[in-house]
Amino acid sequence: MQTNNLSEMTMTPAELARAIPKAELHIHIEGSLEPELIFALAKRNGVVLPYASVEALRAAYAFTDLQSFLDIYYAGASVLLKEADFYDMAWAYFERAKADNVVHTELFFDPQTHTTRGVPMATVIQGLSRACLDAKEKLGVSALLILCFLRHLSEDDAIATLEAALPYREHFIGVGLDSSELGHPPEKFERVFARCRELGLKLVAHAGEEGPPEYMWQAIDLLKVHRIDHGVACLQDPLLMAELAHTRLPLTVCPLSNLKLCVVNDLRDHPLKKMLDAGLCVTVNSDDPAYFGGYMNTNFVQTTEALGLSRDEVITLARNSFEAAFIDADRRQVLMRELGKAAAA
Ligand code: HPA
Ligand SMILES: [Zn+2]
Repeated sequence: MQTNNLSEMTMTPAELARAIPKAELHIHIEGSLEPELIFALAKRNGVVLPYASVEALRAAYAFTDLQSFLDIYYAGASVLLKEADFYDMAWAYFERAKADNVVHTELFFDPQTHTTRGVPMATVIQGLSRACLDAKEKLGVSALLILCFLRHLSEDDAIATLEAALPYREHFIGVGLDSSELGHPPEKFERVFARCRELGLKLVAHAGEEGPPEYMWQAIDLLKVHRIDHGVACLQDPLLMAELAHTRLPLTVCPLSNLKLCVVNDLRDHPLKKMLDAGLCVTVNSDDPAYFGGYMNTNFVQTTEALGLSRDEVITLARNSFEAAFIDADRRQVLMRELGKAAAA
């Protein structure tokens, strides 16, 4: 018993980061498609890929910015045709989440990426939803879905997508905004977000990843979001920092994504610690783990080591993830208590 306590007392911040329960709130499920699964699904569905092998595909993962990634990400998603494909993709992610002590997760999905290829909305949502139910039942991981609108498409397209998804309203908790940020500010989607708010949906939007702080203000003031995805541009705007510290509007930060898409040049320069120091409700997430070099624990461990985060800071990140999650008070209390126990060990 004593030996156990002693060994746990010496756990480094990075080891603690691996061990504690946490929530993942920024994961594009299409970005969890590993090259091996892309090739397996291509074979199953008779889809011809523009890459000769898993290795050739992986070798193409050298991104210079968000758009260079998105082009490959949308090509990878072209193998998803049947309900079982969406189920298998999500299930593979849930198994990895479980291994990283992720106890709750909120998955983004991009219906327009699939419906424009002729895949019915029902196929997408039912496949993902079934995997979410199994994640809870078989792995004990609670999972919610967030439907994202592609911001490079029109607002009318987003409205049509929302209408097509409404028969499956009980399967998703909220809506988000993703894809190419620059040139597609949040204000472009004010009407569709107002409609979603009336419907009682939770609202999130990518802002301040490559775009300016002004896009974050628009997400807050015009879209009235409950969380901002990325948001690292807030460092450029002291007023925005003060607002975020005051309201504790959560930011779902993705350190390895920022590194791979050249938002930061070195993980040691990542603003996450400055955001924590300023009292913001920041969380750590993987974004597109199959493309950016790691799932939750890889993000936690590499960031903890690069920024020299303390045990307390690591615990704060996990606590923030439960504070920011779209879960009811009872579930939040259970998860906070589990975290407290793991942190005290
Ligand atoms: O990091 C991202 N940013 C914007 N859109 C996305 N779609 C998948 N990943 C991303
Ligand atoms: Zn994202």
